[in-house]
Amino acid sequence: MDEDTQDGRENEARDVGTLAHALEEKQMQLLKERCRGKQIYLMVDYDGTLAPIVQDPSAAHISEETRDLLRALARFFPVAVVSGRSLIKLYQFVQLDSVYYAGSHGFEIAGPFAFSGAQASDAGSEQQNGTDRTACGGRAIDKSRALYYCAAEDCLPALQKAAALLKDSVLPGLHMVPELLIEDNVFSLSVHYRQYLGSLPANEPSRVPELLQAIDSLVLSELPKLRRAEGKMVAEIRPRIDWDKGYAVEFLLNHVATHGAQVSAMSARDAKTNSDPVQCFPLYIGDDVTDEDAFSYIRRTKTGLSIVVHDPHVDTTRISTHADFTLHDPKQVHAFLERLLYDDSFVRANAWD
Ligand SMILES: O=P(O)(O)OC[C@H]1O[C@H](O[C@H]2O[C@H](CO)[C@@H](O)[C@H](O)[C@H]2O)[C@H](O)[C@@H](O)[C@@H]1O
Repeated sequence: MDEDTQDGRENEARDVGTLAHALEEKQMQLLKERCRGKQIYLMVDYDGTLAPIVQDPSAAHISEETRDLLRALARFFPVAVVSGRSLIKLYQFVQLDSVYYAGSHGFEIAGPFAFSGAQASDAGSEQQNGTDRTACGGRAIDKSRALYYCAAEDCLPALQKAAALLKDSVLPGLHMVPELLIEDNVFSLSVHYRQYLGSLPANEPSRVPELLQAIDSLVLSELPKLRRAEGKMVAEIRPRIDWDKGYAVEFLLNHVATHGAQVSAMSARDAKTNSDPVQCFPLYIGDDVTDEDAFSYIRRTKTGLSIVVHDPHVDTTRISTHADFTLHDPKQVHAFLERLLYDDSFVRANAWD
């Protein structure tokens, strides 16, 4: 929280050794005061925030209860899921039509009901390696009806080349192929080393620095349009452009401010768009380094509040954050979302109708 606001005292009182205040009762009251009279725009990261961190990235599911909560919240507030996962994968994990999605760290954004309209064949499909990257389960994003934005379209060929180089040059050169995992997130590539580190004998030095070096020299040196970033036991290759989760948050807020937000009852047919100009209060929750861009945007613009999901007893590497408050794990996030839904003062103060 900014020091020059009336709530600046909160910042000064941060405990030594913690990054931001735990979100307890006092902070909940502060949140209520800050968002009163504004429209909450709930924005949540996926891995490590909604879904617990697991060894196998394809097994990071959310519970039915969390899905129900998001669905219910999306009837009152605009809700966005902002993730490093590709747009399609994110939709497949979350399985909700009524929320906004920002995939590949915000490089590809889709509005509510983006996937629920046209069939893949009607929608002018975009082929990537023989599959349509904007289609899911036979349905494609209908860009004429739903919000769709891509910030890095022209980087796609470079990303595809990077995927091939990783597979054909980097991994074979390192002789640890079985433990390393490449995840294609369309507008970013994730090279996971969690399983490799997990199976590394205690007395053996890590070869991760070698992996990073190989990515730089064998992939990125060939492809100036791309750069490398770090995540949780993952190296991420992504477009070298000024765009990140912070820009995605700004984009989503601007969209709602100018077009109104689509908030749904149950289906696209029943969804209503509030087209009145809206002053949104972004409430962003995330756990990863990439979420810091979103925290930082919110802090800089003084538009809302942000929450970092972090347990200082479990992760001692994070030493600072731009977030205002802390929750320790996805279970606490779930409890916080329940509170948002069931505490009348949030819902009544913020509901569209
Ligand atoms: O922005 P996010 O939704 O947090 O996505 C960031 C990356 O999350 C995933 O990787 C992380 O979670 C995995 C599953 O728990 C874990 O195995 C991995 O070690 C973590 O880094 C995802 O697989 C990546 O593609 C995302 O970029």
